[in-house]
Amino acid sequence: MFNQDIVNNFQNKETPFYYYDLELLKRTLKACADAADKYRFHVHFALKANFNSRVLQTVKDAGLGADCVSGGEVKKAIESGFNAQQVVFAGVGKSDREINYALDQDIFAFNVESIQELEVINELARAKNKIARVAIRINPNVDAHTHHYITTGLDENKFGINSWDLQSVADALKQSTNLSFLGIHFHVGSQILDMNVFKSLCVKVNEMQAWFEERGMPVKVLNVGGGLGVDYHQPDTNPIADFEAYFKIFADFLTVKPHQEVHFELGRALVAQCSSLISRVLYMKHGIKKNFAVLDAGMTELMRPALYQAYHKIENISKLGQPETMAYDVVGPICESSDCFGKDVNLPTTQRGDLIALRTAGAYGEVMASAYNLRPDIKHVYSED
Ligand SMILES: Cc1ncc(COP(=O)(O)O)c(C=O)c1O
Ligand SMILES: N[C@@H](CCCC[NH3+])C(=O)O
Repeated sequence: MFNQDIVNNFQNKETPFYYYDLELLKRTLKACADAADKYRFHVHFALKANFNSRVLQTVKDAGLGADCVSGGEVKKAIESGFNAQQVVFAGVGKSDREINYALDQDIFAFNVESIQELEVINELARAKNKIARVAIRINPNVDAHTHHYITTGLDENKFGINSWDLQSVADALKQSTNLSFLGIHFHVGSQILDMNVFKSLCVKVNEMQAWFEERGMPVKVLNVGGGLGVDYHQPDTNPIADFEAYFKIFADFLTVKPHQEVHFELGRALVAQCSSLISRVLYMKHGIKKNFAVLDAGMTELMRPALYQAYHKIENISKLGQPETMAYDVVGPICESSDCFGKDVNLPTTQRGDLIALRTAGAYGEVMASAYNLRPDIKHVYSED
């Protein structure tokens, strides 16, 4: 929520930059921890959503683990002070170098996505005379009812091992001298707001854990992934996701035995609302059909609208409290027509030099930035500074 003091503080800053409200981040982390602790659930933060150093520091200080999807993320997590015993590593294409690095760090678990990968981890662990802990990522064929680009748990998706291959996986695990089977891992997609999706996931997890246990393979960890969505339309009314309702679904529908731990990998729900991309209006272009507000930020700083037609609330924070008078297409400076943050966005009368906030940009914002058009590095402003 922007007020005049915050905006005044932005006046002499070079734009564009990501503004981080670290106080909101802390409140969000606390809300998540309070809700998860009730059921003794363990939450890992999905670094892919945001690996800004100050954000990671805050997340680490709140006691969360780290969910990584590359060797680079594993390294960043370890260097940021996350305990290796709380680091998990997923991804369909882990390279030998990445696996070796994670083995050297003695991370908690590899979330394995194919039989081929299982064999490679076993070999590399044997060469180091180590035992790698593995969880099997299963493709549960549960529809997340979200954008098809961020749906991950359907038979046609590349992620995880399909149920018909599980017998081969169980056989391979039994024959692998340097692997220790820890449990099962799932992740069905992102920006999920329909809690029934998680209910369907619980049913699958219960089926799958029974399958392994019937074959004499105890499942110690049930990792149900992440995916909880946030309110992109009303960031001020709903700044914190409904963690209570989310964890309650798993508490109600997941069968958890005394020897088991339940792990989560939340990204978006923890960090999306704590950041906005702040940019300045460079030019106002008035056409016959359209009025354009051309910003100094573009798809290179926030790619989600161009890539997924994602909605981010757009506010003219130089005109706080003023009535909306006109519809503008809010666009960036990049040489692509998809470099558009919103069409026909109602705003107060907007001028060159006005500050524009693109809200709910803390997840998959800064991390997906690119240098296309030789854009400068992303800058930051933190609420605590
Ligand atoms: C395996 C895995 N875990 C966790 C996440 C984090 O998802 P989200 O940011 O939706 O919570 C993702 C991304 O979708 C993922 O692919
Ligand atoms: N990058 C996506 C989410 C992908 C999640 C990663 N599996 C987004 O901006 O919504």
